[in-house]
Amino acid sequence: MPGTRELIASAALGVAANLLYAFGRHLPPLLAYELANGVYAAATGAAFIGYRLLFGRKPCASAVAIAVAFFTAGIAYFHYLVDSHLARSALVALFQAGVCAGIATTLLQARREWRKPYYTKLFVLAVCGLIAAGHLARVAWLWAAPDAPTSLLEPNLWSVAFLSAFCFALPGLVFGGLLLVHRRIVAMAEEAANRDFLTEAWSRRAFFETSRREMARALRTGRPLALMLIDFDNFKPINDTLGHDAGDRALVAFARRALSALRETDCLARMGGDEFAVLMPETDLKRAMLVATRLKSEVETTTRQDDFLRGVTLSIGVSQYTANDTPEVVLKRADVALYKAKAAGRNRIVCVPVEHDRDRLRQVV
Ligand SMILES: Nc1nc2c(ncn2[C@@H]2O[C@H](COP(=O)(O)OP(=O)(O)OP(=O)(O)O)[C@@H](O)[C@H]2O)c(=O)[nH]1
Repeated sequence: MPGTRELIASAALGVAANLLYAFGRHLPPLLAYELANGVYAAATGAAFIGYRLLFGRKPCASAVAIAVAFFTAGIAYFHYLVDSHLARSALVALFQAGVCAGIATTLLQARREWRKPYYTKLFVLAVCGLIAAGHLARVAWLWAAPDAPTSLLEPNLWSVAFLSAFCFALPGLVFGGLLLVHRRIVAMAEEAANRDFLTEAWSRRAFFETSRREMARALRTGRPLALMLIDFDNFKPINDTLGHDAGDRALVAFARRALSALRETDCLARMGGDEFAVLMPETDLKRAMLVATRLKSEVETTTRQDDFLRGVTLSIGVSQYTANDTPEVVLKRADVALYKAKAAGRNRIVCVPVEHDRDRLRQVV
């Protein structure tokens, strides 16, 4: 997953910087100040790059490297040339607030890509806000109390509060990023389980899930819901004469054409082999027959692009949901219609009227 490496690098750099801070009193000032601050700045910079990559944005790695170099040089300047603890703290605050603003902007720009639940993104935005506010508050405190202790390791309430907050800052950013990575991986796994890998139509599993949802909606709203079951005629000879690969391409071409011919709310699923189902919300039987006729003629009209569909004909069974049907019953009804289409010589559309042998079908499935 893009960005994961950078987020882990950010955590590792954060640990290194904290070790330098912790042992600062026993280290030469160059390591305790410049290196420690530079490494910590690189850590938050890496987190920023991680977030950019995670949301498919340009990583801006050179800009981050230049900013870290300038920041470290600034720390050295306010250490060796003009010794000002307040200026160093202000520089740290500006850098950290800038990085947090960058991460927050990246997240907000990618708002359209947000998937529910939103709590991970809100958590990251909150962490960014707290880090920026914490650093700026510390500068304000140093400004207001010039004789305040310069080291956060001094035992007083403010130092403990700031130190604790800063200790959670970077882990918070990295944790938020890894939560986002985790959600992406779960979403990808869901997508893989719900999509047919060859045609990218929905899978059989997703079809039943969608059917249950749509049937509950149809029952609640009283709106019609139709289903068609589509099967290629004599698909086996395509495989046998042109090869399995040509068969695969015909299936892919069919799914592409069907998806462009159907409404966005229709659910095209591959039920197995050369059989597809289309669930059509807010569609009655009459309208479903029209859709089936249009889809059939569009698929069977050869274009150069979809040469693999040359000579293909389809048999289609159409059925409709009636109150309290299960997906299995509606599917079985469409299957009966499809069987009739095949038995009548293929290359045709057959519908089974509503209320047709529902009780018998219930016993079958
Ligand atoms: N290329 C390819 N072929 C597949 C795939 N899945 C199933 N098939 C083949 O699809 C064919 C399905 O044949 P059937 O539906 O039983 O019969 P048919 O030849 O289409 O004849 P009718 O349906 O009776 O018109 C079989 O030969 C399967 O091997 C696939 O993913 N790719």
